[in-house]
Amino acid sequence: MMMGDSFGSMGSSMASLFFLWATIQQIFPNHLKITIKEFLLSLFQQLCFAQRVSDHFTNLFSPYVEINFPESDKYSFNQAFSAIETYLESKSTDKSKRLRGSQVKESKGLVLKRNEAKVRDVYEGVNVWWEIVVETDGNRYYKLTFHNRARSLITNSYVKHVVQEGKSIIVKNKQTRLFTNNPSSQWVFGQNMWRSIEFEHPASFETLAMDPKKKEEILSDLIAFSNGKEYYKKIGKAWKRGYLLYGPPGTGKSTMISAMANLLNYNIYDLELTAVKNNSELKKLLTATSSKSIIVIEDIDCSVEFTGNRIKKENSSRERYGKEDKDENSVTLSGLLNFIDGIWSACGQERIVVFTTNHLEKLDPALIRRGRMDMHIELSYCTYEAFKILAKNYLDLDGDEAHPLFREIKTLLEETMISPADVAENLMARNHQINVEKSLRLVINTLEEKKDNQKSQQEKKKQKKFKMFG
Ligand SMILES: Nc1ncnc2c1ncn2[C@@H]1O[C@H](COP(=O)(O)OP(=O)(O)OP(=O)(O)O)[C@@H](O)[C@H]1O
Repeated sequence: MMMGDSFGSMGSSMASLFFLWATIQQIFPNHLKITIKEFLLSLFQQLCFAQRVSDHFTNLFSPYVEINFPESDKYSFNQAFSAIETYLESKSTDKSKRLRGSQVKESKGLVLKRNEAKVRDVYEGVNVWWEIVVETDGNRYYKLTFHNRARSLITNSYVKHVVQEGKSIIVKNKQTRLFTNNPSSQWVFGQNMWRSIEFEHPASFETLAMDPKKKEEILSDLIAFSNGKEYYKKIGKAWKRGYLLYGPPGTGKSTMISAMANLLNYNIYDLELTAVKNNSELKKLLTATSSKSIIVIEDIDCSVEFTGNRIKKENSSRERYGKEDKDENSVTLSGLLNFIDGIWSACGQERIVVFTTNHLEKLDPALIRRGRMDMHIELSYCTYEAFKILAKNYLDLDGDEAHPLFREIKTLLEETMISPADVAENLMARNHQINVEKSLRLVINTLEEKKDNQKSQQEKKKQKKFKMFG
């Protein structure tokens, strides 16, 4: 019998005894009350003893074994509980009569889940029974019952299987969220630092237009990172990785971050540095982020603190206010570096840090040195390889020979600098009832226009030089 059941029946025996005692107090004279009280006490002790003996014998002779998985341990939430819950909910719903509908991801539609208190499961031909038990104080636990014969199979392998399955379903169904930081004036007792919305960006590595080899390299790096728990533990380093995305506007930096989040099912924390007053606020914000997340600082060059100009500014500011004063009123490079590879990086596991910039040359070398930003990824102007991916995305045209105009476009792309965003915009015109031919012609026109512009700019530069030396 379960502990909860024992307490239940013991509780009702006690309630009866108390009721009896209250009645006796009203009816019997004082001298008799003491004798009756002693009698009731000894009766109660015998009852408890009998209960324990009965429990013992039930357990001794029952061929069934029970394991309890409480929802929370003394101080923390028991993660096995939610994994078991998810696993049981996911078991085939065909035979279940009670179902619960819930929305997981917009794209994944409505999910029907089993919603029953007792569930039978079969593992390698062995029957097991799960039951959710709610105690009188509201605490819940899952009770797993199985035959003693299967004890080693269930304890060594089945339980592990259930928890692993449950966890992987949780990861798969996790709704990715996009967080943005609130200014500290809106924080309430360490809460409300971040606001979030559901992240529904459809970008994927498949639709990302870039050199396929480079794409493959990034993909395998990300996958190795997300599977790297043991590796990072072994080498004694915090489980984090930094990516620096650089390139001209419209080349896909933000799109790549979305593709990363969708690939790994990580949340995105879009850190707006202008809303952060100083290093201490930065530290609070970063320690409030969860693991399995991508922390993004876009256009990092736009903050003078992290550029080469920092040194100039630091000197003049030191002259005027003194260093401490400055640190209190701004986020400094050292504050950020502290987070990236200092003690704060160890506060959270499995995090990716991404910086984006349009001007790599402006950044302070300390910020982007290898080891801090592990991978420097250049997103460049549209190449022919990238164009083919866009043509497949937008026009369903696949391969070099997909359309006779491809050859012309290839030549123009080799001579012209155009962002994938500009090419995509022309191809998108197809959505507005323009046919494939016209859409490709739009690309060609834009490319020719760009080419002419570039030519005339080069001419102007040449003339300037000529005047200087002439
Ligand atoms: N490499 C790419 N692959 C697919 N689509 C792209 C790519 N680059 C740009 N795009 C398209 O152009 C739009 C703008 O691109 P995105 O915002 O990712 O560029 P960015 O490099 O972050 O620009 P910025 O530096 O101005 O922030 C995207 O919504 C996407 O549709």
